[in-house]
Amino acid sequence: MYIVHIASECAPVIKAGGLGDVVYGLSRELEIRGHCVEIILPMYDCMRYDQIWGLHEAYRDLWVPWYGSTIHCTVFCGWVHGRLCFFIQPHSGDNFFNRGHYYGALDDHMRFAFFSKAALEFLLVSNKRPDIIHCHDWQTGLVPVMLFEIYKWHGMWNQRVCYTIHNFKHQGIAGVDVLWATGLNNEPYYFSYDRLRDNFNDTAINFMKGGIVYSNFVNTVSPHHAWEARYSEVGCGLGHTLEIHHHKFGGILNGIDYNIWNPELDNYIPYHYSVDNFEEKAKNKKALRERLLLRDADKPLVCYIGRLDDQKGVHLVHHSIYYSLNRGAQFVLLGSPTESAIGSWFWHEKCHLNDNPDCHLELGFNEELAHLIYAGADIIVVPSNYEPCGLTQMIGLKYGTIPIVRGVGGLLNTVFDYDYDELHLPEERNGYVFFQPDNHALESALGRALELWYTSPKEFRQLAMQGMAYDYSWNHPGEKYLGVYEHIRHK
Ligand SMILES: Nc1ncnc2c1ncn2[C@@H]1O[C@H](COP(=O)(O)OP(=O)(O)O[C@H]2O[C@H](CO)[C@@H](O)[C@H](O)[C@H]2O)[C@@H](O)[C@H]1O
Repeated sequence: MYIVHIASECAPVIKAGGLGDVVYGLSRELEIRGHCVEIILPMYDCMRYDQIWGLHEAYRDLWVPWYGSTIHCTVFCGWVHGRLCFFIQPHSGDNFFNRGHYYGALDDHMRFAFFSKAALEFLLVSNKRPDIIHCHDWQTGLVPVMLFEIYKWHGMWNQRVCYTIHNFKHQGIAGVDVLWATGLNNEPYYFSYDRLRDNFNDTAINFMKGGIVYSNFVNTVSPHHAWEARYSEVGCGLGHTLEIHHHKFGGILNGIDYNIWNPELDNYIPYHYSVDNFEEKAKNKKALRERLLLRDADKPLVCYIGRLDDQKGVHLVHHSIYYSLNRGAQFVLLGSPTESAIGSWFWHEKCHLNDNPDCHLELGFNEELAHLIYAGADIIVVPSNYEPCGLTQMIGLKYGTIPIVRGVGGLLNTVFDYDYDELHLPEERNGYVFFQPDNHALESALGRALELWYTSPKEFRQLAMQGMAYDYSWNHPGEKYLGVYEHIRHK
């Protein structure tokens, strides 16, 4: 099959969070299985150019229709760790992708509507006719709308779209001017409730809703979150739309790329290890302490890695720092704040804890340090308010770092409580789960993990190794996506 991903991220060249990991990891898996995969991305000024090999001009004069006129673009092409990627660079005063950041501009809806249009225009004029176009999140929600309303009539008859929602919180809410910009000129037709009109804001269109309505298959990234999105508030107002389109909606659990996230191969960690030489993990803990100037003592080390966003349960992340320190443990946080208020809060905490030899807060994005923390920590906390899938608990498991998670979304599908899980045998359990979003609940789970570390180190080690035995690679999810592609291809 010929598959084209259209996305706003692909790790490691463009990565703000888990979306980048998924686009890269799934593409690699599909290629290993013999399919032809290409990835279309925006050409951001701030992406990691050092991660692209053989970058060259692939299509010089791409003229993209925009507001009844056109914007001139150049398409570049290069390999990102073996994946063939096309980067769209517009030349216009809007400077859509020259902002020094990936997201967070006031005109994000215009930037990504343009990107979606340009990606389709590129496929059209370069005569690329993939069997499957796979789109991700709100940024590319308009791709299936424009494909089936415009590009289909220009010869793209046979393309089918799989649309993956990684986060319902950001949906791409915009004014109707986007319709005029993108050539979806029939406003009364598109601005109706069964197409793009937002379910709750009746003056706005919703990109993600468009993606759901028009795609041939829609999924989110775990079975439990697919259920939550339909039946609870985490669908963020799209539950009814999902209900209407339930026949083409499902949940497919993410994988992680064991070529990148693997303590046996990881180039960013000083000591490689597996279940066969698990004692080497302790050397990474020492290296992490040295790197962050933490005291070298006989203490458990708890970590958090992720965006610092309301989604991630920041109040519980904050509480887990102080709870761990009070219980005699060390704590390392690597977090990228997504809002200035959260950023200021954690900067304040960082200054406050600056001289504490048992704690280090690192604010910002640091891929290399993330690998060392996964390898060096004993416990990772993921106390999310909601979590479509969650990759950090799966990476933690692979590195023998026991996850403490809140029982929501994909966390519930991947972590099984050591003491209380009734669906798994004791030797199949791999972490600790709590349910209520409060300090007491977090303490009940983190407290049990720390207790095990202090009182039964052998059992703790055994639990960590049980986690390492899980297969959360792209093998199963890859098979599932291929099943979906085959299914929609013949419709
Ligand atoms: N400051 C930092 N420095 C270095 N690395 C950092 C970092 N912050 C995060 N990362 C890395 O980014 C990834 C984050 O994975 P998450 O599952 O938490 O994704 P996120 O919530 O962004 O994405 C959404 O999409 C993914 C993919 O579908 C879903 O798993 C998830 O539930 C959904 O919210 C991990 O690889 C992590 O190591």
